[in-house]
Amino acid sequence: MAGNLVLPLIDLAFPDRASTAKSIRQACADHGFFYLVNHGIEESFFQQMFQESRKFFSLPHDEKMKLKSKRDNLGYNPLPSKTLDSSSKFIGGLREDIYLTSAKVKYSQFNASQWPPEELLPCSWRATMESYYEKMMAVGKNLFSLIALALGLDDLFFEKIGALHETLAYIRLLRYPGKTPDTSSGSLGAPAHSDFGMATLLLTDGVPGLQICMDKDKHPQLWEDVPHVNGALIINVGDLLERWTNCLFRSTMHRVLVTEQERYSIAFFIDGDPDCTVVCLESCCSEENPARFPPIRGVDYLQEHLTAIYASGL
Ligand SMILES: O=C(O)CCC(=O)C(=O)O
Ligand SMILES: [Fe+2]
Repeated sequence: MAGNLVLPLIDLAFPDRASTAKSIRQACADHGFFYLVNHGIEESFFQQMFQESRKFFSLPHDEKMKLKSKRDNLGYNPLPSKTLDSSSKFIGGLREDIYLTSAKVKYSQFNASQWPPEELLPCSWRATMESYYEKMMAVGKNLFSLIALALGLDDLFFEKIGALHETLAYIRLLRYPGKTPDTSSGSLGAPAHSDFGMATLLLTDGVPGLQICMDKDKHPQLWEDVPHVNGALIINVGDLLERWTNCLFRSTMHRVLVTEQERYSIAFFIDGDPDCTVVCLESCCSEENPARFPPIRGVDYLQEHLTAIYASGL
């Protein structure tokens, strides 16, 4: 079942930061999802990213498989093989993807990107990805300064405590091939999940498919389509930010349906600094509303989740 969803839209060009912060607080508490416009990234650069993404996914299967994600590094995750799952559903989703990160990320266990060799894609391909990484980090830092204000904190709070200092962030290029004659009913492009990091900045190509479920405990679950807004990034709160805020901000479950057409999207995950301890913010707990989660070191939390991603390509 899909309802009609109107998500909040946050305009970064609006000069009154206090009022923007207030709107972000409302959006994160109500939906955990919102659109971000006037974020400073040119539409032409987004189009270039989609072109580069197409180039990658158009490479021969064998070449992409040389970059396959392994137990200890990030990389390419192929489309599920038909023979692998003859039952009704592909566990990992009907899509292929590649995770990339910046060499600047500290700790070698977290920065192990596998770049396509230059004979296949020119060095400008990698440069475009690195430039996207830098631009998205800049948007992310601006966003987190507003999130800090939204939580009644100094706007540099997350920078000062080191949560964004040498933060771990990932680009994930995604391709959903769309319906094929042998797509099983019940298959999903991306299974229902919440993102485990602090926040995700998502770019989609306009082909529908993304849905959110505001109340995962309700039966039957209500899945609502997230309409496309040209030029906007879709921002969603991740589990770590939900944890910092003692569930004031919601890490909302979402999924992608198998689409009629081929669909491309690009997710940018901001996962926090491995050295930073995630502990309930003072402004989000009280005697009547005590902290729901114990403090956790970023490295322990991230290691657990990344190991699962490395191992299974989730
Ligand atoms: O492709 C999309 O629109 C969503 C992707 C997503 O949810 C994810 O990569 O975590
Ligand atoms: Fe997600």
